Amino acid sequence: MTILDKIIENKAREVAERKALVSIEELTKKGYFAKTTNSLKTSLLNPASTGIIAEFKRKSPSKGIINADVTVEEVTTGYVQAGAACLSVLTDMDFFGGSDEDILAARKANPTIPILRKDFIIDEYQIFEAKALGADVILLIAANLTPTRIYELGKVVKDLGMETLLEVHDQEELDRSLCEYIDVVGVNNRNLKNFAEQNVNASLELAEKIPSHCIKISESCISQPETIKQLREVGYRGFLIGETFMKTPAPAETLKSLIAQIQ
Ligand SMILES: O=C(O)c1ccccc1NCC(=O)[C@H](O)[C@H](O)COP(=O)(O)O
Repeated sequence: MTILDKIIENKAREVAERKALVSIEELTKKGYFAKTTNSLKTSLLNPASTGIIAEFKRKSPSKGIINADVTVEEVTTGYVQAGAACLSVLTDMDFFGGSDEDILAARKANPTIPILRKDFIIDEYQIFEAKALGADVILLIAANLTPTRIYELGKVVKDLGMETLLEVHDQEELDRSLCEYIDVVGVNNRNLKNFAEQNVNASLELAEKIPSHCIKISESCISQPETIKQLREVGYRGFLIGETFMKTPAPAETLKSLIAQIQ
């Protein structure tokens, strides 16, 4: 069983428990459900955008504890001031130490920036939850979803006025998963089966294979300004980065310094 299989098995249990507590009908009346979407696409298409999707991540299966000493408010407001194009907030508790409260706090502190709910989406219910929590963008991971599920979940995202980031690792996942409901395509450089990769070869290899009308982002294992420049040259407009920032005592300062080196 891979770590992704374990996360998904756990997630199915978690979602069933959540559904039993709060109905979809109730979710539609909660929190930020009526908020209009802050578009990731618009943010990334702005020629002045840094393209950095800055992630708040306390721990991960590949690295264990990354940072337990910072608050979501201080980090995310710092990311926005430094020039992030979007925030990514982990809401998975068991494997990443995140929570619903994290995304609510990030939204309250940063009303206008797009926010990605970073979680393992397997059920429509989680998309309604994400909307109520103030998220704008939903991640759909091709490695654990069939093409039919990506289509169905993508339609719910669109119907709720949000945007879908499709995550792929290789051409096979890309070819079987693209559909009309995908707004942004992300190539994850991290091999979720063995965590072996610490480079962006997957993004470089797939760059030409992603249809030119799709906005492309590169995810994970990015730390150097030269890497971002290289990815930009092959057409990537967005760069999802967590650990590089979060492993430092002042994540927003680390983002600020990176941005200064890519402009
Ligand atoms: O980060 C992990 O260890 C991980 C393990 C299993 C599934 C997903 C995982 N990460 C989720 C992510 O997509 C990353 O947090 C994100 O792309 C940022 O990556 P990084 O900059 O390398 O922290």
